[in-house]
Amino acid sequence: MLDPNALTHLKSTGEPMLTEPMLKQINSQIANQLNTGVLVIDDEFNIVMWNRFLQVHTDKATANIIGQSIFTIFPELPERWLTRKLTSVLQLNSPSFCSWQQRHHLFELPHTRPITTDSEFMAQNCTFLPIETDCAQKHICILIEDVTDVCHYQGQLQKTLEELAQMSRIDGLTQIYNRRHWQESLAQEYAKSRRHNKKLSLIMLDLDHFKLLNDNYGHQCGDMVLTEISALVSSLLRVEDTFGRYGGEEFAIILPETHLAGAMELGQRICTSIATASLNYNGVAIKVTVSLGVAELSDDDSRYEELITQADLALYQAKGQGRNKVCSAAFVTSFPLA
Ligand SMILES: Nc1nc2c(ncn2[C@@H]2O[C@H](COP(=O)(O)OP(=O)(O)OP(=O)(O)O)[C@@H](O)[C@H]2O)c(=O)[nH]1
Repeated sequence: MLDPNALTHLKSTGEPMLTEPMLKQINSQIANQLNTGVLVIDDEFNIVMWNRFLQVHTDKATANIIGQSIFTIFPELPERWLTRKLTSVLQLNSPSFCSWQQRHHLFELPHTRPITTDSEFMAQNCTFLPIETDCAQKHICILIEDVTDVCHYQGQLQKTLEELAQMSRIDGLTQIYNRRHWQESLAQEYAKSRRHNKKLSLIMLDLDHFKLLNDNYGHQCGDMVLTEISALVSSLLRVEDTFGRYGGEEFAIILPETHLAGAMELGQRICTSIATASLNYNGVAIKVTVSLGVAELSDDDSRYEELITQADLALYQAKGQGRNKVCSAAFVTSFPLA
């Protein structure tokens, strides 16, 4: 420690305020109090000094590391990448930086946070500073900042944002896509199919006499049916297909790279699977059927909405023909007048 009396004496005699050894003492004390790793290496990447932070976190004795290559003491360092980085710091005589987002850590230092993190090592921001000294050799000071907390909370935030984004796409009852997301997907698939000249088909699906079911068994039973039917239809689709809840008891399926015959075949499979499914509500067997309208994008359609209209027309026809049926837009030209 500096003796305050010595300082007063120095002031009164007009001598320089602090001598070199005093400055060295101050610098060394500051470095050792820092909650940041300080590592100084020469231009051959041999360690010249480090601070207490690194001594504590590596559990190595200072005497054993001075004069050793940084790559010997820290064999985990990416040697080629770091050599290039350090060389450019020396050549350009300008600082460089490596954030935890680029590389979670350079030095394998255990973190000491009482939180669960994905890595057993401390997340780090590393700064590489060229150091001017009187001696001919150049030096680099590497500052290693512990950013484990930042990394952890950023990860949590990212996860929450992704969950929120997913929730905003999902229908709360049936857990399939909601109408907004489904329609956005259709707009994208429409653009893709036009660009790559690929087929695109659509199925609109509506539960038959659903009002009666609600009236007879109650809304909770209706909700259960919507959920079960959604799961059943999902199980019949390919991963590329997009299934969404279009309205109350109306659903819609986008079928990329699928022609009308293929979509009709799938529609028939869905219709039969639902009609033969055994649903059960509080011990009561529930029978449900659906009507389906199928349409394929034609060269004349200039907007994806026209495909919805075509599938809706076909669905209307399936309802008109007695329900529990699949109809194709190919044979429907317009809505019948009421
Ligand atoms: N339980 C439940 N019912 C719903 C939900 N959304 C819409 N509905 C009901 O679905 C019924 C739809 O009735 P309609 O449009 O007359 O159709 P429908 O009775 O199925 O008759 P068709 O379509 O002609 O076969 C209405 O009673 C709505 O209240 C929901 O989330 N849960």
